[in-house]
Amino acid sequence: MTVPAAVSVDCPAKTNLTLEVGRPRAEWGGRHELDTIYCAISLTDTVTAAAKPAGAGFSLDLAGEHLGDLAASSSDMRRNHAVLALFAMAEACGREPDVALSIDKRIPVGAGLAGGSADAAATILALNELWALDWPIERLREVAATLGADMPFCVAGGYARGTGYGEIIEPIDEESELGRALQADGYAGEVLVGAYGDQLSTPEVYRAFDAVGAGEGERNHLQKAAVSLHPRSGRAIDEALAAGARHAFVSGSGPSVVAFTPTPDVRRRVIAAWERSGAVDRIIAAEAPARPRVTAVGLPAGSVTVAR
Ligand SMILES: C[C@](O)(CO)[C@H](O)COP(=O)(O)OP(=O)(O)OC[C@H]1O[C@@H](n2ccc(N)nc2=O)[C@H](O)[C@@H]1O
Ligand SMILES: Nc1ncnc2c1ncn2[C@@H]1O[C@H](COP(=O)(O)OP(=O)(O)OP(=O)(O)O)[C@@H](O)[C@H]1O
Repeated sequence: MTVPAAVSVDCPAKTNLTLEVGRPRAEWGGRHELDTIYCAISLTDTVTAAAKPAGAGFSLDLAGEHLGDLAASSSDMRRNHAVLALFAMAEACGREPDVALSIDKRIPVGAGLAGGSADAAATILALNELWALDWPIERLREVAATLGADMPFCVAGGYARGTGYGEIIEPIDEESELGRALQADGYAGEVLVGAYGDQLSTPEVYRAFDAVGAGEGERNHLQKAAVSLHPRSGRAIDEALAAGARHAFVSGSGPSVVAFTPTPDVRRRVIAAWERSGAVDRIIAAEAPARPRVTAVGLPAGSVTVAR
């Protein structure tokens, strides 16, 4: 197997079509029991991993117009989720982390879109190729699960059910009965993401959930907590639904809002409503579902493989 000089991975953001939150578990470090349907959307970060000389150590370059708190000079590179994934993979396969990582960031930070988890999953997929490990998805998910609740899902994307604290993943094939039901229920095709300059801290939203509980009839049990901390998200949801969106909800722990728009006319109406009211700071168009895309660089053209 030819070893590529570098590997690039476009990794999708994550949203939750349902998010049932149970009680916190001490044995999980206080994380809550979850039963969720994850859906990856085609808003991606690109992570490129390139080999460095033995003993050179790792490096991280970060590019993007909306880096949130990652842009702060005080942001510790060693705590970046992509670097944590590099260290975890090096540990798991007994190699040194002599790798140059570069991240082209488009997923808003601290948005409820698992941007950090997507970068970690992309790094895991890239190293699987760069180091010619050829480990199966299940093995890659085991490494991801040691890093964060959302990461195992991000390794393969698509639709999946998550249980435990979110790390136990049962993929949902788009052709399966549940996959078809999700698509028939409008959870496929064009989505609009209402993004904000603000971030919400996931632990803070879970703490708020412990205080206020889930909203009546809301499929995302964290939505009421997220809206209590970031009211603009609630207005954006109401406006998207009034404009004809099939579904509109806070994405995960928020603050970003995801709206499924079934027709171009509804899409135009939601954009017009959000632009008129200023309920969101940025609008990003994407499609659902989506999967990571792995490209080995420095190999003959056409070496693209899609993670399954
Ligand atoms: C909100 C979701 O995005 C829904 O998919 C995830 O549950 C959050 O996943 P994540 O950001 O990867 O979460 P982690 O990095 O594992 O945990 C961050 C913090 O979120 C809270 N947390 C996370 C997951 C979970 N099932 N229960 C929790 O209470 C805990 O305070 C935890 O310390
Ligand atoms: N590569 C990364 N991309 C984004 N955030 C990162 C990254 N590495 C570390 N972080 C930190 O993780 C925190 C959460 O970022 P992230 O974008 O993953 O939040 P999120 O989308 O709300 O996550 P989730 O939906 O999983 O709760 C931020 O404060 C950020 O500083």
